[in-house]
Amino acid sequence: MTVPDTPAQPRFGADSEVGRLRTVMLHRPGDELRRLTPRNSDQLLFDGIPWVDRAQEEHDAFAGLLRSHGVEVLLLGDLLAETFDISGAARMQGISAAVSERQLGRHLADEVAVYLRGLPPAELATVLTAGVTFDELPETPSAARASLVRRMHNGIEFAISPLPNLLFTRDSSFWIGGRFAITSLALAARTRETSLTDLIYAHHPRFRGARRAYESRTAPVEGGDVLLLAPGVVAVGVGERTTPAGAEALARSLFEDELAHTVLVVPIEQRRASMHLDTVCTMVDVDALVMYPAVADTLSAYTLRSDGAHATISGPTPFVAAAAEAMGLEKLRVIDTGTLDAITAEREQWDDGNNTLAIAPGVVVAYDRNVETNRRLRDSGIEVLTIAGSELGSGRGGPRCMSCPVARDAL
Ligand SMILES: NC(=O)NCCC[C@H](N)C(=O)O
Repeated sequence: MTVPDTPAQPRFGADSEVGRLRTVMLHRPGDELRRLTPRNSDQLLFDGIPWVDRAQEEHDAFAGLLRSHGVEVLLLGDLLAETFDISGAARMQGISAAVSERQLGRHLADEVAVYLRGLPPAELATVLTAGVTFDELPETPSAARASLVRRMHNGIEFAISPLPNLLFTRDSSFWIGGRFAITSLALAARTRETSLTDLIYAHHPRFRGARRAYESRTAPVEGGDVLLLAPGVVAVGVGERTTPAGAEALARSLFEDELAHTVLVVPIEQRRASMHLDTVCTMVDVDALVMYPAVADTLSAYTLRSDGAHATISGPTPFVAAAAEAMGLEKLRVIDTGTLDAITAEREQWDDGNNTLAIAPGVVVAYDRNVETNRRLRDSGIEVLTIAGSELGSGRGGPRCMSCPVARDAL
């Protein structure tokens, strides 16, 4: 085992993608995945219907691997139930974010809120993640309280939508310096996720004293687009999810809080296969990244630098060179996956071959199915710890997407 098994330090924050991982937040997939059907999976951003028991086994193995390497694993579902247990304000916050008057109308919305307020904390956590169908709502006590909305909806439609993408804890929050940032998710299927991460950070005792960094309720920024290249240097992908306005707002906020001095804004193709920057590129060592070869020569970046009260903007220039310069490196190594044939490279990129989670410099977790990418990583001296992802991968996310590092050692 490369990473010594020493106890986690009780602290927060991260200044890189590769500093030794001490604490991570994962979400063990649950009943929300059982809501996926061929009718709704596109809208809920899954590319298939996962076998849920197997997905849970795969996730347990992922969490177990991290624990066996000395990483403290916090599970979002547990944190949520514990938060509801101790905080009435958190319960109200979670309920009001889930109950949509626009969808249910005032009459039924009030009724659903009353029902949710009566649930025990763990059950409330389950309902707010797995959603609830009209059929599952309790019977209304009298004809006088009957709801037209309820009658006119098909019983298997959702009165509260499920959140199957909670699995990808990377996207709804991230830590930078000693602070956490709540993101603003771009697509309707995911926007409510941040209401849950937000209330956990605000009310769970584990995060007492933790300070908030960037916060946006408007311009989209997703955590999968945010890469902490080195202390003070952040890359932000702009494409299907994070917008130019989101990237600029994040950069200016990080400058103001002195959490970064340089932000590289990286345009990525607006398509599902490259929905976030971390689908095409992740750090695997202090001076190395793995990148989808098809974009390696074309990825560029606008460089934003903090300049006192202002920011200077230059570029675009080639991303790897701009990143190396900002990181103060003579050379930023790109793992040589250029020797993969184009079809294998495309298949392995789709299956998150470039979406690795570093648990220490030069030690990464990757899906086992991406045999050729993993071989190139090993040939370059990177230790690759593999996990199965046949079911987890149907949501189109790999080990980095499925993890929110809460504490890493400083580089
Ligand atoms: N950082 C990531 O790339 N996260 C993967 C998110 C997958 C999810 N099904 C989505 O489409 O948003």
